[in-house]
Amino acid sequence: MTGTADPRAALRRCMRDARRALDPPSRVSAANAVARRLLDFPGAPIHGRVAGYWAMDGEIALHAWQLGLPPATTYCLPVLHEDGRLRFAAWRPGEPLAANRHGIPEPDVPRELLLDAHTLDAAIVPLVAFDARCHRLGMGGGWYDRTFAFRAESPAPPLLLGAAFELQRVDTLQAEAWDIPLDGVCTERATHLPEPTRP
Ligand SMILES: Nc1nc2c(c(=O)[nH]1)N(C=O)[C@@H](CNc1ccc(C(=O)N[C@@H](CCC(=O)O)C(=O)O)cc1)CN2
Ligand SMILES: Nc1ncnc2c1ncn2[C@@H]1O[C@H](COP(=O)(O)OP(=O)(O)OP(=O)(O)O)[C@@H](O)[C@H]1O
Repeated sequence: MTGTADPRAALRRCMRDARRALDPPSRVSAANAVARRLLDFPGAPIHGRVAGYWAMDGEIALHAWQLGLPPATTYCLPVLHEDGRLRFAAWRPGEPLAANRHGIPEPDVPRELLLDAHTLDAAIVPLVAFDARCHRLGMGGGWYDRTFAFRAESPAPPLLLGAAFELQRVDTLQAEAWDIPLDGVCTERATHLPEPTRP
């Protein structure tokens, strides 16, 4: 459902506005703190493939995390795919990019270099809001839920970690059947682990 009557749409608007309104110095120091927390997260891979995202719309930036990654990891970016599930592609600064339909840069690679989500060791997941159980509200396309639906029945890898500003936290998001909870959410203030559901 979309439109003003949808509480998820209202929360999306409100959080996207709040996130865009943050001043640049707070943004930079928050991004550095989040990078440290993501790198220190228990079980964070020291080799293998790790997916980030190209920050847009006030999202917390991942450059500091990318620069701090262990040398044996391969940094990847998401690529929209026609089956509705994200693929991923290795990317290093300077390599070619092409804007997707939302204007977000993606690695400009031949199809045969696109990687399935199952081959990742960890993914940093962008989000608009998150709650105490580490459920997330995203941009509304369902991309991350469809892509990592297999994590509903199987443990990490890939480890799924949210990156956000603390102001994006809410007590409880209305859970949807398809929501895949994150293994943790790092903000400038804390590393949030999922709280067990109360009866
Ligand atoms: N940085 C980043 N990359 C990402 C995501 C994300 O949330 N953040 N996605 C997470 O799923 C996927 C892309 N999904 C998206 C869904 C909607 C819109 C969006 O901006 N919609 C506009 C209106 C339409 C448009 O301009 O295309 C809007 O809502 O204002 C962007 C990305 C994959 N890559
Ligand atoms: N596993 C799935 N299988 C089929 N459809 C799904 C699945 N997950 C999500 N969807 C569809 O995606 C739509 C959008 O979901 P939702 O509003 O939770 O997106 P989101 O998590 O906010 O977006 P995004 O992950 O792109 O940032 C839902 O209406 C649902 O129909």
